[in-house]
Amino acid sequence: MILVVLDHDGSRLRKASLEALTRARNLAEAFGEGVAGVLLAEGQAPVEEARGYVETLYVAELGPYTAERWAAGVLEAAKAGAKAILAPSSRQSRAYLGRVAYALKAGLLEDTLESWAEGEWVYATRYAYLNRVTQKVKSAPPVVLTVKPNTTPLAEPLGQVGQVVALSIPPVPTVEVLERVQEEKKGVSLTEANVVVTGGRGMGSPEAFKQVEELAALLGGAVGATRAVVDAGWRPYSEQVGQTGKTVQPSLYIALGVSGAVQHLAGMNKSKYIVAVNKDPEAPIFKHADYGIVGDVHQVLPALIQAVKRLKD
Ligand SMILES: Cc1cc2nc3c(=O)[nH]c(=O)nc-3n(C[C@H](O)[C@H](O)[C@H](O)COP(=O)(O)OP(=O)(O)OC[C@H]3O[C@@H](n4cnc5c(N)ncnc54)[C@H](O)[C@@H]3O)c2cc1C
Repeated sequence: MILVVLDHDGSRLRKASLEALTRARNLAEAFGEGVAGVLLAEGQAPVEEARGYVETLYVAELGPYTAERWAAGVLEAAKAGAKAILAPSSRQSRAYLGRVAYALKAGLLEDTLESWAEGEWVYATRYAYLNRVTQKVKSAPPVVLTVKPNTTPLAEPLGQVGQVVALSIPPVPTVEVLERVQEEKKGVSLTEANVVVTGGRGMGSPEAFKQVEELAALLGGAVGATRAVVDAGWRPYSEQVGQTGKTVQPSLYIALGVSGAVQHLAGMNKSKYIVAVNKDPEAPIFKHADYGIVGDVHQVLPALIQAVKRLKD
């Protein structure tokens, strides 16, 4: 069996889960195995949607998240004999899958860009050494592997529904959650957004990002930033796009005052349409843009905002 941990928000599977499913199906085909899913739930979970993608769906109601509980849920589902366990890369999966790999004496391939089977081995590529090099690695099953979001095509439903198996997980008494204060969510998530509006150093100041936020909100998208901007403290790291930030794959990527360094391109060059605004006609970003505007972002951005407002009225 190839087991996929299906990440969700309580009502829908996250896009990254559909990427992990595609990777799982590729391994399952190579190894002649079936694909099972596991939903780890604090309450509601999208059982009906999830069973459309797998032959067997394990569901574990676990209460408030702790890495220990989530690891116990995955280990229970893996008892049927998992050759590989896949999950979307996230802070949470980083915390609980290390425990799973240790318990199973399995290889741990984290944040992989690609993965495939050759003979009895599972191969993957991933960034290493603070993302300065790309590594090709291999591990014999059992393997625990996480999938970097926006690296893989999304799986389609199977056209039939899988069997649902409810797991009962004994209490894990190590860590108890006493209180939880959740960060207020603003707009759509960067990795799932269909439109991303990114500001670079060319925006000139943190204040100028008000207009980046305005354009993103008008287009129903998310705000991105380059590393130069994050390092300057203008925007949070959670918005960084690129090799050491997030990988995004929206339909529309608008780059404002972004030079187009290779490390930035690594996180956004799979976007369907790239629009770049830069005052330097020689800026490398224009080589990758479908539409380019040579101009001062402080003049072009307000004009773009007005144009979108007019279209929406
Ligand atoms: C190991 C490593 C990992 C890295 N990871 C990342 C990463 O994940 N993400 C990332 O983004 N970078 C990353 N970098 C940094 C990367 O190399 C670049 O330094 C960075 O992307 C540059 O950001 P920028 O385009 O905002 O700034 P700059 O390169 O300074 O470009 C600013 C651009 O704005 C234009 N401009 C200036 N004023 C205006 C104006 N008024 N109107 C219009 N245009 C204007 C300029 O012509 C210029 O092209 C990494 C580097 C290393 C070494």
